[in-house]
Amino acid sequence: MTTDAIDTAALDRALERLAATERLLIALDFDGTLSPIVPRPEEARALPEADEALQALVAAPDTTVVLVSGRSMASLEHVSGSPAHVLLVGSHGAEVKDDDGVHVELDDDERGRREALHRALESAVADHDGVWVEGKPAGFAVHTRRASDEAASAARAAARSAVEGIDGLTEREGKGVLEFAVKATSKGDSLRTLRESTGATGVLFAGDDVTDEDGFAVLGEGDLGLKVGPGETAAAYRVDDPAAVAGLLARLAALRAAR
Ligand SMILES: O=P(O)(O)OC[C@H]1O[C@H](O[C@H]2O[C@H](CO)[C@@H](O)[C@H](O)[C@H]2O)[C@H](O)[C@@H](O)[C@@H]1O
Repeated sequence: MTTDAIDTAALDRALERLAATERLLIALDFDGTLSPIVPRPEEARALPEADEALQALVAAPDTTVVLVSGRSMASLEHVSGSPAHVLLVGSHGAEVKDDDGVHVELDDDERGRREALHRALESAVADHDGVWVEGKPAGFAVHTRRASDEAASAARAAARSAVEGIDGLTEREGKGVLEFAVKATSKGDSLRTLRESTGATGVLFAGDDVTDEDGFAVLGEGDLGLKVGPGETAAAYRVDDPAAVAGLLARLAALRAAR
C-alpha cells in the first residue's frame, strides 16, 4: 500500500467487524501514533483525546490495551504516564512490564556487546552537531532530528562504520533516529506473544514508522492494521495523524461498549 486516498467508509466497516470480535487486543505504537512527533523525545505526550479513548477501551469488556514502543520502558512510562490497566512493552519488545515488574534479560555476552556498542557510538557521533545518543537497556539510539541533513547523514555513516566489528546487532532506522540493539526482538514478536497470552481473536495494531511494519507483517484475517501518515506499508488501512487515531479509538470504544 502506498499513499492512496483514505477510504473512511471501508475503515469504519473494518472497525465494526473488529469491535464484534470475542477477545480484542489493541496494540498501539506511541510516537507519531498517539503522540505527535516533537524535537525532544522527553516532551512527547499522547493527545488528551487519545488518553481519554484508551481509558474508555480498557473499561470495555474482553479488551486488552497495550502500548508497543521502541522507547525504553523508563522513557515510555515517563511520556505515557503509565495509564491505568494499559500494558507496556518497550525497546521494540525487549522490555515487558507485567504484574511482577519490568523484565529485560541480557546474558554476559549481550552485556559485553552493549558496552562495546556504547563506546563505539559515543565516539562516532561526538563531532556531529545536534546528534546525541539515547541509552536503552538492550542497545542505543542515535538521534539526528536536531542536526542538519548533512550532519545527520554523516553521523549515520560514522555510527554504522563504528559498529561494524560488533557481532549480532539488530539495526533499525526510524524518523530521525538510527538504533542498534544487542537483542533481536521486534514489534512482530511482541504481537505474536501478546495474541497468545491474551487469547485475542482480533487485533488492532497502529503505527507510523518503518519499525511498525514488523507488527503489520504478523496480522491476519480478522485483524486491523492501521498506518498513520504517509509512506509504504503492509497495513490495510491508513489515517493521516494522531488526531485521527484518537478519533478512531474513541469510535472503537463506543462500538465495543455497545456490543
Ligand atoms: O515505537 P515508538 O513508540 O514510535 O518509538 C520510536 C522512537 O520514539 C522516540 O523517537 C521518535 O519520537 C521523538 C519524539 O517525537 C522524535 O524526536 C524522534 O525523532 C523520533 O524518532 C524515541 O526517542 C526513540 O527511542 C524510539 O525508538
